[in-house]
Amino acid sequence: MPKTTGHKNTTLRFYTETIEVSRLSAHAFFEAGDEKYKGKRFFWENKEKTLTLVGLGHAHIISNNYKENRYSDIDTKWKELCQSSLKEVVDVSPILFGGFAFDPSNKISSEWDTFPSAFFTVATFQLVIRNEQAFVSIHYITEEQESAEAFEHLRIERDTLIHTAQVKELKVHEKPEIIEREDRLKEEYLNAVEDVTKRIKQDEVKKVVIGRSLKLTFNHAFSAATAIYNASNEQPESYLFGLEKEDKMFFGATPERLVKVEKGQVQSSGIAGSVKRGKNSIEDKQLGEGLLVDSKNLGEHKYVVDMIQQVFTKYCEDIKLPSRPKLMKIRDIQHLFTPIEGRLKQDSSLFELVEALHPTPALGGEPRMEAVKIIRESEHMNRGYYAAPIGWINSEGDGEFVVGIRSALLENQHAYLYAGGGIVAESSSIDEFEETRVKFRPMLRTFGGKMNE
Ligand SMILES: C=C(O[C@H]1C=CC=C(C(=O)O)[C@@H]1O)C(=O)O
Ligand SMILES: [Mg+2]
Repeated sequence: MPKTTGHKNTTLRFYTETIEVSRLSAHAFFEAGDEKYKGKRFFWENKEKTLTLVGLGHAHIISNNYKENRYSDIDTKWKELCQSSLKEVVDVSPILFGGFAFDPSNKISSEWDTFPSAFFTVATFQLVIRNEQAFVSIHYITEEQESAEAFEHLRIERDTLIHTAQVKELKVHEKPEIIEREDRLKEEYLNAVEDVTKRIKQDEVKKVVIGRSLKLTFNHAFSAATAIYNASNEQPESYLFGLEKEDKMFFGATPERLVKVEKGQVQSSGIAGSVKRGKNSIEDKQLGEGLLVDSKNLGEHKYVVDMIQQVFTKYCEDIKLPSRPKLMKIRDIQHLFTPIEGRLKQDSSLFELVEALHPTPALGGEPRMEAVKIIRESEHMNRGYYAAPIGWINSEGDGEFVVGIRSALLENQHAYLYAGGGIVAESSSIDEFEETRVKFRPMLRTFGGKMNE
């Protein structure tokens, strides 16, 4: 009888077995899944580089296409799956990883047609690297009474994946060449910014984030593992996420935490207001100091912080935040940044906070529903999972979600990149267009594109 832990609920039986392994590369483990688990993988690395998650294979999928209650549906089904709390000796919880569509009411057909309103998976083989320790778990979820043979087969597969990851070098894929670059809907973007600025001046709305998209075509398929590896090297100071579904992978290097819950501690980040990095340290300092006193960007930022603080008042206590933003300097851009923290109120949960926060005015606008409606009407695109919550939750209800910006949807030899910016009364369409060009850089670097086209 294998040493497994049965999380048993009325219909499904959730068997897990965890072993500690000597250090192995998360990128190599992700790539080890290329052959058998392509299209069924996830990748996560937090900003502090203290937690890395890789999932290979789908032991279970929890998804829905709801407009309402899409968060509580995922939460309820996850809790059902983790019903019993019997834990392994090494105490590594099963992880549910996935994301939400930015706007389930946006019905524009696009590259996102195969992604539902909410898509989460439990991996068959789950790697967790926490600080310096690495653990690999097998998850086997079945309605049948557990069969020892099935588990033995999974053990053998697990050991093969670990061996491949530990001894085979990362494949050096020949870097595909960008053969076409399309600025999609550029005119529609510029018109939308003009239109929104007008509506703001007519007091119809206070702020709206307007986005746009680039489409890259390569001379041959770009490997998902290479894309994540490149993004990790190009953007060391950001979160890294990757979520595969069939022949597509949504991935990115985002600076923006939506919400983290860990042992009752809740953290969020207000990030809005941007300026490019300087060409040298003197110019960089001047640009950053200018941002800290710029009324347009401070106004853009304040909508975000005020909204997050309002949500925290409902779900948290002991709320703490600084009285003014500081600078967050990352590779291509610098932002106004305000950390917000608190303690989770009794009976509140991570998914409730994700639902209440999404979209913050950094990704939607103010007031929220009016802004989302204007985005739906005037962007003429489907954001899919761009700018929406993506992240993980464990069986204790701890977890972390970021917003999927500085991101792309990779589909073999095509990549769809997304970038947007907060439009306020003082916005100019040319400046905002330039700001999106800077925000495309992390993904352009990842794909080896030229920065200044
Ligand atoms: C919507 C995006 O950025 C948001 C996050 C940080 C700064 C922003 C800004 O200054 O406009 C945006 O609110 C994006 O990167 O696509
Ligand atoms: Mg901005």
